[in-house]
Order: sequence, then C-alpha cells, then structure tokens
Amino acid sequence: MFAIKVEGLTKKFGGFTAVNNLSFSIKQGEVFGLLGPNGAGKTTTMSMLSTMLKPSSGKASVNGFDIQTNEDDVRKSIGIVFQDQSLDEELTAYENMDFHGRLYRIPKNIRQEKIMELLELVELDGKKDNIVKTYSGGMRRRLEIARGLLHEPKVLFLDEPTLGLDPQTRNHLWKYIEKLNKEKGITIILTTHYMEEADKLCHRIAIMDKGGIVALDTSDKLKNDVGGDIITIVSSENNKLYSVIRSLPEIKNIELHDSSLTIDLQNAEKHVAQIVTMASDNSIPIDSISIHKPTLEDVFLYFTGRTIREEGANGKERMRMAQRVRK
Ligand SMILES: Nc1ncnc2c1ncn2[C@@H]1O[C@H](COP(=O)(O)OP(=O)(O)OP(=O)(O)O)[C@@H](O)[C@H]1O
Repeated sequence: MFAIKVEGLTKKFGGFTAVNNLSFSIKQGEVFGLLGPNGAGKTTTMSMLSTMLKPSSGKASVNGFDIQTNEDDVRKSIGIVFQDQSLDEELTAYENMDFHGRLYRIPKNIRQEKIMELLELVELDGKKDNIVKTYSGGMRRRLEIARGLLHEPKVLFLDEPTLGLDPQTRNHLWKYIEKLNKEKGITIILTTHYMEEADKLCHRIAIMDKGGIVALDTSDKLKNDVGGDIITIVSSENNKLYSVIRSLPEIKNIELHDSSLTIDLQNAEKHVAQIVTMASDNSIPIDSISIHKPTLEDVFLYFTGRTIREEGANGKERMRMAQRVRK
C-alpha cells in the first residue's frame, strides 16, 4: 500500500497557481523529498497533504485516508513538524510532550513511557526538565520531532527540518531522521532547498519548480539523466565564449549565467584542452575552469535552465532564520 497517493493536486490563491496538477505516490517506509527553491510550492503541498489547507482541485490520500473526506483519520495518522515553531517556551521539554500527549488522549501510563522513550531517542532525556527557552535551535528542532512522534504516526511531515541550523547541528539532525526511518519504519516526507539534505536523506526526490514537479526519481537516477560531466568556466567574457563553443558537437547542453558557463558533455577531460584552446584563439580570458560529476544542483539546472542558487535565499528565508536565532 502507498503511504501517500497524490492525483492532480492543485492549489490556487486567487488567480495565482501555487501548486499545479501534482501527481506522485510515496511507498510505505520511504523517505521522500520535495526539493526546490523558495516559492516552488513545497509547503503548500505539505499543507494540503496534512489537511491544513484545502486543495482547489485534485485528490490525495494519506495512509489510505482521503485528505478531503477523512481529515480526522489523516490527522491522527500523521506527525507534523512545520517551519514555524510551536513549542511552549515557558514549559519544560517534558511538559511540552505531555501537553501534546494529552491532546491526543494518550493514557497517562503509556504517555509517560513514550515521552521518555522519545526524549531518549533525540538525546534530550537529560534535559527534560529544562524550560524550552533555554534550548538551542537544534535542541528545539529535536524536541519538535520527538513531539510529532508521540502519537505513533505512520507518516511524518517535516517542512524544512534544518532551516537556519548550523552544519554540525544539521548533520546531527539528519542522523535522527535516518534512525527514525530505519528503526521505526516511519514514512517521511520532507521539504528542503538544501541539495545536500535531499541527497543524504531521501530515497526519492521530487524536484519542484513554480508549482510543478520537474523531475522525480532517486538521486542517482536524476544525476544520470543529466549524464556525462559538468564543466564550469568562469570568464569575464562568458558571452563571447558561449558563442564560440556552443556549436561544438560534443556539447549536450550549455547554459550561460552571470559570470560563468556550465557545459554538460561526456568525457570532459578529453575536451577541456580544446575549449581552452578555442578561448585562447579568440583572446577570451578564463578565470577558472572545473570539472565535476552532476549534482542535484545540475539536475535542477538541466530541467529548469536556472540554478537553485540563482533563485536564491529570499527575504522570507532570511526572516525565518532571524526569527529562529532570536527565539
Ligand atoms: N496563503 C497564501 N496566499 C497567497 N499566496 C500564497 C499563500 N501561501 C503561499 N503562497 C504563494 O504560493 C507560492 C508557493 O509557496 P510555498 O510556501 O508553498 O513555497 P515553498 O516551495 O514552500 O517555498 P519556501 O521554501 O519559501 O517555503 C509562493 O509564491 C507563495 O508566495
């Protein structure tokens, strides 16, 4: 059985289509990533699947329950950790967990046992009686994940689980997420715009852009789709270089950016010398040249013609990160 099945899911805000006709399925026990730049529609998709937002059209089921006709059962069977923090700052970690357990009407003896088990899982058992106000960003995130698991959901929704966290804390959190999936068999759907995060955690990745899915597969297969190697050339005259080399028959794809060119071709090592010679013959300076195997960044570029970084961290992200730091 599929943990999640989505057919033609669409969300419009007035005349603007934020999510456009999405269809995909997620198997039980899978870690599935929605990767894309800010505004791609990731959070809107998660909000619809977790019944927080009504779709404009299309349908979806979570754990076999229809998100529009069976909202209560969907909610009972999922755990949600969204971007905006919802912990009570003045309560201890234990109290936050306990409050959530009461909301879900988990009997007291089971509740106490479960809370301790989960706090141990995220290594917060030693700090269970400290008030959340004193917690670091990473500790809060771990507590939110533990809390989202208290009612034993089969599917966990993680919206940008490591946004604004430092690399070390991010790594740490990835380990918990992997552990949850492996040890508890929980299906996880997460959104991210960190390539590395999607690459590390997700069994399959749907790359989203402008409300649609532009590619969906395992990370390896997506990279194979791009094929060959990627040469990146930085040059102050990249426009000229683009015109000079674009018609080389070996080139599978070539993209012009602000100060660089990316070229997709097989056996890059063989052709680098030829490209450098052509640049030199045309008096085009080259500041740097590098060859690498395709990354998810290249996959995004291949399918959209833009880099995710060009889309950039917008004001919304910076604001959220600032909020997290302040908290
Ligand atoms: N309630 C709303 N009303 C109007 N537009 C909205 C609303 N919620 C989201 N949008 C718009 O829908 C688009 C998709 O937003 P969404 O938050 O789903 O993107 P995202 O991929 O999750 O991006 P981010 O990484 O910034 O969260 C954006 O252009 C956003 O401005």
